[in-house]
Amino acid sequence: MIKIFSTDKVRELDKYTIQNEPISSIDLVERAATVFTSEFCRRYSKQTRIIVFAGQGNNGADALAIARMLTDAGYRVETYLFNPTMRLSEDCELNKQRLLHMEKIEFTEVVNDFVPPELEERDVVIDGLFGSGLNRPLTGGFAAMVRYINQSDATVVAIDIPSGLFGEDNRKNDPDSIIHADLTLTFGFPKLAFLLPENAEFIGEWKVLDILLHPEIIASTPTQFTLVTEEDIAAVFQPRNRFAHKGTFGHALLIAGSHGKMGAALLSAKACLRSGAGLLTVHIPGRGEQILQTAFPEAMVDLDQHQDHFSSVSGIKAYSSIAIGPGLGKHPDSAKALEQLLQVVEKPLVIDADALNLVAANKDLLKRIPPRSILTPHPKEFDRIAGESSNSYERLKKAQAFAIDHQVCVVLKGAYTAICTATGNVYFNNCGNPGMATAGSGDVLTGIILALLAQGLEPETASVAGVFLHGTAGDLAAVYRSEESMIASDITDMLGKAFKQIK
Ligand SMILES: NC(=O)C1=CN([C@@H]2O[C@H](COP(=O)(O)OP(=O)(O)OC[C@H]3O[C@@H](n4cnc5c(N)ncnc54)[C@H](O)[C@@H]3O)[C@@H](O)[C@H]2O)[C@@H](O)CC1
Ligand SMILES: [K+]
Repeated sequence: MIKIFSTDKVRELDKYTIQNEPISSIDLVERAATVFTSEFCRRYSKQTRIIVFAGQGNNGADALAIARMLTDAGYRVETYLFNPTMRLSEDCELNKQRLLHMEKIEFTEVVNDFVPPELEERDVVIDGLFGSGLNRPLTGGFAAMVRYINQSDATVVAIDIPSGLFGEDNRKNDPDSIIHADLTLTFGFPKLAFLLPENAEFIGEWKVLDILLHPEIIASTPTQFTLVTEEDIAAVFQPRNRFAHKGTFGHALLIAGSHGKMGAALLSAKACLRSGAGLLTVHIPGRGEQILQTAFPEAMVDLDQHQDHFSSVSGIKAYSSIAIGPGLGKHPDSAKALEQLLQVVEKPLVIDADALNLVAANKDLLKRIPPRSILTPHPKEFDRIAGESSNSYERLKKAQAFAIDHQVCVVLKGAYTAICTATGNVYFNNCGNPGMATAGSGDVLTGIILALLAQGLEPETASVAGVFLHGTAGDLAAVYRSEESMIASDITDMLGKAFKQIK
């Protein structure tokens, strides 16, 4: 797991490292600038004209140190230090002196009026105006400078975080006063803001650079937010016992499909068996029998009394895990049948798609959802259940609170799907691609999670691992098919390779 700390926490980690490594603050800045410079040199040639904009704090200190190191490395660098209040942080002042001691530098300290340099498409701007010390949206001259940079065609590389962006909550921020970076090279840990879709235009590509903060304090400092890695998931999948039989891997029940939406049931069912469930029964409306039996002989079928939609289900105690929702439709009979199911079911359920919409239409059902059930909404479905949000930060906070209040697991789907658990933890998934934003992709995910639950994984683990498998298979499908051309069943087709890659 990669921990995601708030900017306040990172400041404490910096401080602890300075005191206990020990290392002086100026040397920590030097370390940060060194890793930034080496990453920068790998990406941009020495022919590039570089314009560094530094602010008055330690983000500016980094920028001045980077300007010095790039000059040393043979780059042509023009540096502008903005110092309107004539007050620099200690490290910034020291780095200014170090830079001034160099030969052949182009350095301008801006106190009052300022004629900005012409910026061209082939230039690279290094943004070191503000970092994690930002405490209010940018205004005045700084905002004007940000707009000037944004209007140019130059490539922008941000130090630590694009200037003007807060690490977490940007609800009250002014989007016009935030740097639009092409690349953000951040120190130590990803920031929560990087994972939220509304910030993508500011952050561009991002990469974490290790500045060797103290390992003990990193390990002992708690955080609710983490980024899942392949190693975490590899540890989840144990080798199968040689004497295993199909009963060992559970019997899953999928309640899905309605007239015109049988495909969803098929997609989900196939993903479930491809993810290792021992047995799968699909409960579908009568009319779907032939379609399912023909297309997918490995699954067993339990027919609903109704020809076209879900109206009742019985015998649920026999199953190790149950999912409901893909292609279910919203017929009033189905709403009643869902209510009845919730009255009798004791195990955690996977609730997806139309089943979520039925819950949204009758919020009393929320109280009946068994503890540790898994809800897999996309943002719109979540809004229907929990109310509108002004941006995805607000939605994430709501999902986190919702998971705690209702003691469920919310899998909030998106580019970085967030798995919010009943204990308040949020696990972000970092794989997958935009090609997966295609019809039926969610049905596949539901099938995967259902299978992992059937095999005995805890709901939280099944959710985290299921989302990772889905993303990994999606990435493999995109390599084979392209993001444009891939369809949901391609994701299922790649599940085998995804398992192999992870294990
Ligand atoms: N030793 C350390 O603490 C390290 C810090 N590092 C760098 O230092 C940065 C944080 O430095 P600082 O805490 O000095 O903060 P910044 O450099 O982000 O900001 C400087 C100061 O600007 C002022 N300010 C905030 N918002 C403003 C606004 N809207 N308009 C005008 N002024 C405003 C504040 O007084 C703030 O302290 C990180 O982002 C990172 O780049 C890295 O070098 C790693 C080590
Ligand atoms: K910055």
